Amino acid sequence: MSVTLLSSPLQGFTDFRFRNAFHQSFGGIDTFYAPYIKMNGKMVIKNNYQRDLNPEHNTVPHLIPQVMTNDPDEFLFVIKYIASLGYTELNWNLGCPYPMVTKQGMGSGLICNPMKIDEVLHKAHNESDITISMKMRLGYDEPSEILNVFPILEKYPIKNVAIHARLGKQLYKGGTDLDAFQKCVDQSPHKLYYNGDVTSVQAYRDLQERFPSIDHWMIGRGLIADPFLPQMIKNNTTEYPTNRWQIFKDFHDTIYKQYDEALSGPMPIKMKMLGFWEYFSQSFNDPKKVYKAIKKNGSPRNYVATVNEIFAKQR
Ligand SMILES: Cc1cc2nc3c(=O)[nH]c(=O)nc-3n(C[C@H](O)[C@H](O)[C@H](O)COP(=O)(O)O)c2cc1C
Repeated sequence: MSVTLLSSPLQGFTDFRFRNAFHQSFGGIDTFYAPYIKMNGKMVIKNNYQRDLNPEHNTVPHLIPQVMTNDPDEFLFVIKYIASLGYTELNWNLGCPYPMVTKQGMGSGLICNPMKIDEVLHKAHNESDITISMKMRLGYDEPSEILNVFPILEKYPIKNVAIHARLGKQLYKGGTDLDAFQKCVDQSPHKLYYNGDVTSVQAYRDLQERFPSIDHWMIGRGLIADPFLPQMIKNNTTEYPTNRWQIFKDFHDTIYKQYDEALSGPMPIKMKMLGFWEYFSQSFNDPKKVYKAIKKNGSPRNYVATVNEIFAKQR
């Protein structure tokens, strides 16, 4: 079976600079999702979202924008905006677990409200011809929540439903609920994509064996922690390329240079790269030691020297 791999969006990580460099250095991803657009009550698309979605900034073969809202007018506003840029699909985020989002009835806090979901989808389908796809958790409190949404989704030509097999209340803690995902497979007539903890080739193989009908897999954190993962899944191998560390370092240097140019002052670039190293460090022999070495760096010059040393030790 041919498999399609999708880069699951991570706000603060998988922007256009990351996506372009990732595609260039590692490949293996068929479709990238941009992190969500959130409007905060104003009909304005903020500059950083505009920059991220600008087709001139994006060199990946397939990019899908995402929105997080529970407001039919905002949803339509974003549809018109992304359509004006030439995009034909909008992904709807019903997965975000953070209380400041869910308490407003957005992200995974919207899954328990099928009527609101219906309202948004009704307006979007009535007033535009954009393709809509969903990204959901199983629910906020209970895995049965998503099952109550399926009959609503059936009313619309939803392209697919990507499911992160956790509850909103779990945040990112605890395991995925594969039995609940199986219930979704059994009960949804929609095309389902699997998402959650695909962190190794073996994890992927186990999931593929358990869910043989799934042929679209979304990878989020695993792809930052081990950027070779998608191409290794595609090539059905657990072998890394012989020049693994050179490729990884070139990728690191590419994004570091771009973020360093884009962010002003030493603190923002330090925090940006530290965020990446929380994941990157997992590819190295002693992740804690690697992360600590990066964290204790004061100046950009020290940072570069430490990174060079970390990679040199791997060769
Ligand atoms: C820091 C961070 C930011 C995220 N941002 C988004 C986002 O913008 N849109 C979205 O749909 N999911 C977002 N997610 C969720 C991931 O896309 C993904 O669904 C989740 O991490 C589970 O998949 P994984 O185990 O492969 O990482 C984010 C997750 C993290 C940890």
